[in-house]
Amino acid sequence: MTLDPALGAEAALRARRARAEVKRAVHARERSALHVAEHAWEHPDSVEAGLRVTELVDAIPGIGRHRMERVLERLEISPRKRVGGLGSRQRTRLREWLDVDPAPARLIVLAGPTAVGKGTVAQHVRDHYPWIRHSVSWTTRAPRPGEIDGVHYTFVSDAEFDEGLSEDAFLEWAKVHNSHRYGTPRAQVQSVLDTGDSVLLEIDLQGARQIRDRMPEALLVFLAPPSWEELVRRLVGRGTEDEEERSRRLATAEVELASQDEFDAVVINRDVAEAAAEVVALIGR
Ligand SMILES: Nc1ncnc2c1ncn2[C@@H]1O[C@H](COP(=O)(O)OP(=O)(O)OP(=O)(O)O)[C@@H](O)[C@H]1O
Ligand SMILES: Nc1nc2c(ncn2[C@@H]2O[C@H](COP(=O)(O)O)[C@@H](O)[C@H]2O)c(=O)[nH]1
Repeated sequence: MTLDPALGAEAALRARRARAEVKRAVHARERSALHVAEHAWEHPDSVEAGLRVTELVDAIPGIGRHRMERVLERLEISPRKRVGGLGSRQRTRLREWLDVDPAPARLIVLAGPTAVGKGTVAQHVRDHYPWIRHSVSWTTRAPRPGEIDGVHYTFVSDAEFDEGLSEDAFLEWAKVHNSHRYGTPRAQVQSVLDTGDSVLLEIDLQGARQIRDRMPEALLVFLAPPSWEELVRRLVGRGTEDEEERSRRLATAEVELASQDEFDAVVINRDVAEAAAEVVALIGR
């Protein structure tokens, strides 16, 4: 007997629509992903069993693509697998993971005194934990050698920063070290959080306080130096500021070091990789 290809195509279309409906229901929280998985395992011929694991996990609200990939890697499940085709150990691991409410996307603030290593630690997070996204701040200061517009900062004029302020474009902003203005673009951060990925902001104490007041659910991390002497050594060793600017920054640093209690956690930056790992562990995803 030969199958009518038109009938085969119709059945495939019906199955795709049915799978799309299951994904919609999970995304709308009408069905839990765990319920869908259990149904798939009880009914091997069901629509649920035909869902790819990626489709199921991706449908969970706020999960984000990066996190989904990471979770499947940790559960040792190939992204090509269908829910109904998982082995018993994979089912157990997926069931256990789905049974725990997945952590929501978070806004993480990394603050601390000048030259403590915020930029260095943030760069290490960028290089080694790519699922954590970063915000590109606006600044009115001039680029340093090697800094790229749109990558390290969005470099703007005073007039452009004023325009941003008048449009309420900043989640927070501050005049740092009494010289230039810096601000976190609100729309950029919100759009990343909406995809389900966490965002790390590397900002000063004034900005951290604004975030704490406006978004109490944010995680505030204070990066501290191993000692005052080491902080001065790092600032001098970096060689990017003249003597006058260094004194100004160290005066701010004294005030900032006294603010550690306002933060959710303090991480001491002795070693860059260890400090970055500690920050990521605090995020918990
Ligand atoms: N754990 C560490 N051990 C030794 N040196 C470090 C460590 N972390 C950072 N540094 C060095 O300290 C200097 C200052 O680091 P960085 O520029 O990242 O500080 P920052 O906190 O971002 O400063 P600012 O707030 O002034 O922009 C750099 O030369 C960097 O290489
Ligand atoms: N409040 C904010 N502070 C910010 C922001 N982006 C950076 N910063 C902080 O400014 C100082 C100086 O930075 P530098 O690159 O000129 O050395 C440093 O402490 C940064 O953390 C921001 O958007 N808001």
